Amino acid sequence: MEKIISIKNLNYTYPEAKQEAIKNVSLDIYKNEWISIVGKNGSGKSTLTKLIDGLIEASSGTIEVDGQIINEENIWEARTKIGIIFQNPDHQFVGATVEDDVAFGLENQGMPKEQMVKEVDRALKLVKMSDFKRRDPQSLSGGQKQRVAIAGVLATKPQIVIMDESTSMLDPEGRQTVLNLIQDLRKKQDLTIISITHDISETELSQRIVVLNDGQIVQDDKPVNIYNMGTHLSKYGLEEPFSSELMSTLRDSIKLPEGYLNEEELMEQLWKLRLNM
Ligand SMILES: Nc1ncnc2c1ncn2[C@@H]1O[C@H](COP(=O)(O)OP(=O)(O)OP(=O)(O)O)[C@@H](O)[C@H]1O
Repeated sequence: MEKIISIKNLNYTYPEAKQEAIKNVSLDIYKNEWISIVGKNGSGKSTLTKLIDGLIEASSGTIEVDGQIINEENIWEARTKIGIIFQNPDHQFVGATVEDDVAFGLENQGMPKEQMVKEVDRALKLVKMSDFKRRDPQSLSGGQKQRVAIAGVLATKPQIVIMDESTSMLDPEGRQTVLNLIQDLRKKQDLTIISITHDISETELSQRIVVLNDGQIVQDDKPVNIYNMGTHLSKYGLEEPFSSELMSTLRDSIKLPEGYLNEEELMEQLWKLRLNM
């Protein structure tokens, strides 16, 4: 597996703060991987994201993005490889129409108009929002707004997409649509996804979960192994997903497949068992 981000012995202390917000963090992230970074409030998730995106500079340690250690000279180039989708879709809109909005990042790059129109159409198609291109972004649902925000990010062709609590303000349906879309894009567009969340249920589609606590990495494992920590997750301010909890209870009396099933998959499995009874 090829590394896209390699973090070594990273430390960060905010000016005038007494404690380090990030303490000796080392982490490799691989191309085309979906990694979730979880932890309670204040555990250091946002600080780590800002360090990766070069918005703040590490006190010590290094961050390599796509083979280059980030420094003052190459930070802008590194940043073109990273797109961020934030929590509140309303704070991300700048255009009067959906297409203007998606074009914003490209305008900043000084892309010629003709090419820009093509790229905007391509990005809107990827998030299945082409029919909405002339609409006012404010008239859309939360999930649709996030899909437009994702299109804005995809238009600039990043290799890495950071989702910073990007689905926490969405209703369950909007959230699921956005997460499934991200999974689909990861596979088809060869993206690396880093999702930052304090909600463990948002991590189901990821391949690896890193738990941050007090600025340090305390766990780094496959979701099923993290979920199996059960009540021990509470010391990191996290809860086991409902279906994982239900599966451990059900395993005492019925045979379930190995690994983790989300609520929908578990329900399907239970129906199958019932039909075969
Ligand atoms: N601008 C700042 N100045 C000083 N200390 C800060 C600043 N921003 C964050 N911190 C501190 O750094 C630590 C890590 O905070 P950070 O915001 O990275 O955590 P988080 O996991 O993203 O939390 P949340 O889920 O609340 O966003 C906390 O102790 C926090 O109080």
